[in-house]
Amino acid sequence: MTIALEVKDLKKSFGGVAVTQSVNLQVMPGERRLIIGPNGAGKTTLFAQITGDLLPDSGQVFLYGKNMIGQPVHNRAHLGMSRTYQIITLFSKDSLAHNVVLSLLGIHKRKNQIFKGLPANDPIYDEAIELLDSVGLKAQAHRRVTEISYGEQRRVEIALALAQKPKVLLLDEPLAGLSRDERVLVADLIKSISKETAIVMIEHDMDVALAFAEKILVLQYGKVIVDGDRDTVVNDPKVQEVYLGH
Ligand SMILES: Nc1ncnc2c1ncn2[C@@H]1O[C@H](COP(=O)(O)OP(=O)(O)OP(=O)(O)O)[C@@H](O)[C@H]1O
Repeated sequence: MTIALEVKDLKKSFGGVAVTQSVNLQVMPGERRLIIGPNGAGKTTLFAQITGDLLPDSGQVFLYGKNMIGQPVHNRAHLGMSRTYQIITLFSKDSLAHNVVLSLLGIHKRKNQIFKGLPANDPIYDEAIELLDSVGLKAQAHRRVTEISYGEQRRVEIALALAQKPKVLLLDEPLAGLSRDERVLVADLIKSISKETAIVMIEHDMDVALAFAEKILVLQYGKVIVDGDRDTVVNDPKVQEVYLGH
């Protein structure tokens, strides 16, 4: 089977400090993969190199066998790689529907229309409303981002990522800053995403994260210290020592 996402020997340093040290990762189609590690372990930096937000010093990233190095972020999105950010990145003064439309247009043949304006009855709005419905926000579609809760904003972000029909979706701490109730809603939403999409998630909420993941990669100081199934990782003495504090 073709590997959905493959990272080979990825390396990155900032000012002489190695924050990604020969990282290898293989994610199969439809897989649910978790990345954990203490603060500063290099999780977000790894994501940024996978999506093209940051150039690695060396190493390779493949999406369904196609080399991504040298491909800008928007090309990677076109080829099927979407991400959400640790800090929410929505157009806050726009409506939810408009945010989703922009994301849809980003992968659309008509993407130049972002600059030309769209008629209010354009069918792309129906598509946006459908996507908002899939994250439970249809009723809020015409409200501004600033008028909805933080948890709802997280759900809009997931709708934006899904608008790109990704083969691989990278979620950077999707539950961070959410209340207990919101966490349940967003975790359920993530669980409901179709298996046509492989998901790689960075998450600190261990209860949710362990329930979600089939395989877990543990990073420390930019190095992979364990990569395996839930039991292997939870029972690994290195993980217990450095991450779980046992
Ligand atoms: N642009 C940058 N310039 C210099 N150092 C950076 C830069 N980005 C990240 N770092 C450093 O790289 C290391 C890894 O950071 P990163 O944000 O990837 O860790 P993380 O595992 O995602 O942490 P957290 O769980 O706190 O989000 C940290 O020491 C951070 O200070």
